[in-house]
Amino acid sequence: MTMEHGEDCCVKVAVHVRPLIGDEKLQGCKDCIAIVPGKPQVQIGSHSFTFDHVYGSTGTPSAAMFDECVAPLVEGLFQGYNATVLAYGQTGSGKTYTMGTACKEGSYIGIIPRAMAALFEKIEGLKSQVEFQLRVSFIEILKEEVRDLLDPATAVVGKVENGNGHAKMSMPGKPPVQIRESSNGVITLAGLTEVHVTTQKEMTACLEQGSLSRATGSTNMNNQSSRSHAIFTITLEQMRKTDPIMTSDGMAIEDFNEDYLCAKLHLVDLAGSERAKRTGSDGLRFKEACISPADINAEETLNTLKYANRARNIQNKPIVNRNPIADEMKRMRQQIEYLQAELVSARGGVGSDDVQSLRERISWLEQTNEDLCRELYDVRNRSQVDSCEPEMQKTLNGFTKSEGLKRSLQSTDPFDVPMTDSARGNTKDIDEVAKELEHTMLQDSMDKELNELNRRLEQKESQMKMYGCDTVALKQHFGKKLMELEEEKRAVQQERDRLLAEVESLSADGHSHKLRDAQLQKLKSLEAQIQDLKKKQENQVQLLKEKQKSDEAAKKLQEEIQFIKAQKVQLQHKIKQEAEQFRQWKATREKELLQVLQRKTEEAAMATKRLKEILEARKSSVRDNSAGANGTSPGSHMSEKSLQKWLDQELEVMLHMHEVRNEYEKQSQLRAALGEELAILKQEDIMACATSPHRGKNGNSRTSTLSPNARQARIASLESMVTISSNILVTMATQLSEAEERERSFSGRGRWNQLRSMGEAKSLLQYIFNLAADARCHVREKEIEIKEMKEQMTELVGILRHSESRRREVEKQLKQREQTAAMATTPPRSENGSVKHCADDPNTPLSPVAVPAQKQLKYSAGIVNSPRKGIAVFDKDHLKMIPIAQLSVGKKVSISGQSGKLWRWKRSHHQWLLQFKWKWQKPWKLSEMIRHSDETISRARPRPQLLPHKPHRVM
Ligand SMILES: Nc1ncnc2c1ncn2[C@@H]1O[C@H](COP(=O)(O)OP(=O)(O)OP(=O)(O)O)[C@@H](O)[C@H]1O
Repeated sequence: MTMEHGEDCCVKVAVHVRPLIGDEKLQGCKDCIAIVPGKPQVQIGSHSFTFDHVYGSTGTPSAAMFDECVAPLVEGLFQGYNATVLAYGQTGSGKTYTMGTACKEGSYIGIIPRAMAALFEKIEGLKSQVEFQLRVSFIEILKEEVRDLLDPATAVVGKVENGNGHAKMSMPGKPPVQIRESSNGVITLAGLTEVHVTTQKEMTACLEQGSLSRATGSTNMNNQSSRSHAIFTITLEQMRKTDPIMTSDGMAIEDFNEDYLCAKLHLVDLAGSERAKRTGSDGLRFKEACISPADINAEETLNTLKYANRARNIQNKPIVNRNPIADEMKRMRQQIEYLQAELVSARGGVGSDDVQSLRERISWLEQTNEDLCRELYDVRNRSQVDSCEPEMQKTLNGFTKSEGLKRSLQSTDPFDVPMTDSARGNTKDIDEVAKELEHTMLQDSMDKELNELNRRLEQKESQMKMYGCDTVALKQHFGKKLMELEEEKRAVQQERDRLLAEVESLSADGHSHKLRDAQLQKLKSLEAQIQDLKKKQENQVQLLKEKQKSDEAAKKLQEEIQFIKAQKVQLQHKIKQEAEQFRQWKATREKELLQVLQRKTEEAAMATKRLKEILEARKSSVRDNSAGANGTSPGSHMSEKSLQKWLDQELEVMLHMHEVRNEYEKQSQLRAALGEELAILKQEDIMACATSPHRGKNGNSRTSTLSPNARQARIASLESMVTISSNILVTMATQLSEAEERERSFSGRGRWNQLRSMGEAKSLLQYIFNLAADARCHVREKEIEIKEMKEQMTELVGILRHSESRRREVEKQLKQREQTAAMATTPPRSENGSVKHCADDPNTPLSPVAVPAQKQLKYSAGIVNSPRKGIAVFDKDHLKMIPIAQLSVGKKVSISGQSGKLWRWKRSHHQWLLQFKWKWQKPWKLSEMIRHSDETISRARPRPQLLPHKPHRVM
């Protein structure tokens, strides 16, 4: 950028839109910046801004930024023009990245390193004609202090980071750099280190050294956030040799042939603009406004763009920085030249007196010049004091000023647990927690059951193996064996019968006698053989019987195995069914949750619309007023009523702003939670695709509660929610920014321009006083209400605790009684002879028949929603506890209308309620608990002013 001396020029503004970065992508952020093709125009929501340049995103590539914006400034240095490049934007928007302040070896080459390269390249080309001197300084402005980042002491000691990310230097003897203002308004930094450099390498080393000493910390948006403003200043001094001036006697005047220029390039990397809202940094030459394209940063981005847009209107008057002495020298040099010319012409006809006086004047000028040269020499050799230019001074003033007021309209409702928490799972609804717990427990117990079945099956099957041989073959074998034995027996018996017949036919002579004996002997052995065979046969029959028995046992075992297998199949089916039901339930819940989120978004949209409408209405009413004032009745006074109406409307704007600000905060959280869940689901999806889901021993996947289809569906609905949320965030940011802009225009006394007389002011003041008094009284009432409710809550918690311990006690007693009853042969008789068991007595607290079975646990607005007598609610108007049953229908309706708050209360106490849910599973216990609580409440808070008691059936 070349500037002519004295010519006014505006601050040039370039916008650098960085791409979405890792974290933002993870959160599913959307790009909410649009760039008009071919134009340096940025659009966000309904706003459109035009700058000098727009880089990144779909604008000109970032690589061109240096060439177009900064290279001309470097060029200007050689002509003696100072320049400042300033990176402005919210934390994490890319200021440090763009400037290259935290320059590291091999990192993206930012503006500073590029400026250095360009500078040295130019010096290289000129060094034969010009003498250059280069100095650099690097300061950091942290809060109100200026720290010297190139101070050798600093470099040695290093930085100590404290808890909130701010670094403090431990330099015992070294005071921080002092900011001084000279009488002519020039700011100087006393004691600042300026390092003389001769090469690019030396300059880069200075940048690196200073960057290391810079205070950084982490913010939500940036892990390595610069917590301070950093200013890297390059001072370029040039000494040009000009043609020597010759004296009248032909001698060259040495000191008159030098032209001295000194220029500075300030490269500023500001801390996040959300901490330095008003830098007052006018008088700048160049400004880079870094912005994040992410929808979650829409509001800051919009503010940055607005601020940058205003900066374009700042006018500068660039001047060439010659040393004043050098300037004077130049002026004198011109004068000498002029005088010499005069002299020459005088010699041709001017009188000797004139010549003499001119000679005197020349010698006087020469003398003065000599003195000035000496002074210049001294000044040049003073190296430790740095002077900053007026433009720099303004910047510094702006930076060191304390931050402006933060958003004053933020409020927190202690009861208002944001919906997003539920999305994060921090404060899930009690039913959801209970249901999930139930599901987990059920699945675990079924798993255990299945494992037990598996174990039994294994056992039975190994038993079965023992019967494992072929029973039919065995049977055949036994049958065959038996037949063989029978056959053998029959043959032996036939042999025996034949022998018997032979024995009987033999005569009784001596020879026959011998034969008969032999036959008889043989017969005997045959008999023994027959007996033996019979025994064997019996054994075989016995074995066969045993075999039949074992066959029966095996059959039974087989049946058992079949039964276990059937049970296992059934259980697996049940597990699957339960898991499926749970998935469906969860999907429904998620859908409901999405609907709630959608409703929240719609609410936010409504609030924004209201704000928009009221802002527009205010705009047109201002126009009407001014038209009225300029029209028929100039200066006409507003009536008291219309003034009050005007004030009410102004307050209404504030209220809507407050509402939108609240909704904006909630929506941002919601958006973050949605993004977070989306990221998790996407991650799960990737993992599920990469590896088959982990299946348990029983074939059930436990890695995720969502089936792939359900996950896909949820991802799709989350994505659409993110888009909706993203759009509404941008719209809200737009409206908020507009409303804040309007507020800014009213800062100071602007708002009260409507008032024309003291009378009007007084009347309005009275009205304001009344409003303030009413508001205070209301606040006091609310405080009392809160106090009373807190007391009631403490009391109820006490009652519940007491009931709880009593329940345990009664359960214990019941157990003991059951044991005694089981041991006794006959049940104990009462005096009138009837059998009386405590559990059958409807008057005993634990009787299962005392309460009808339909008494199920239900939650609704309030502690317990039973329509029973004595269930107390808080009467909002009178701050009393009144039994629900005693309220009129209208009252009941109005109480149910308060469900929101109590619901939130319930949510915030879900852990506590959860315990009770499990204990309330048995209806009679619930009934007992309710009755006990009711009695205690009525005992604890006797209220004569309660509504007339109506008789109630105890349920
Ligand atoms: N043009 C870009 N391209 C890619 N990544 C970028 C770009 N600009 C910034 N980033 C990345 O964004 C993150 C934040 O950038 P940077 O530290 O420069 O922000 P900053 O505005 O200086 O923040 P702070 O005010 O908190 O110091 C860094 O991780 C950085 O690498």
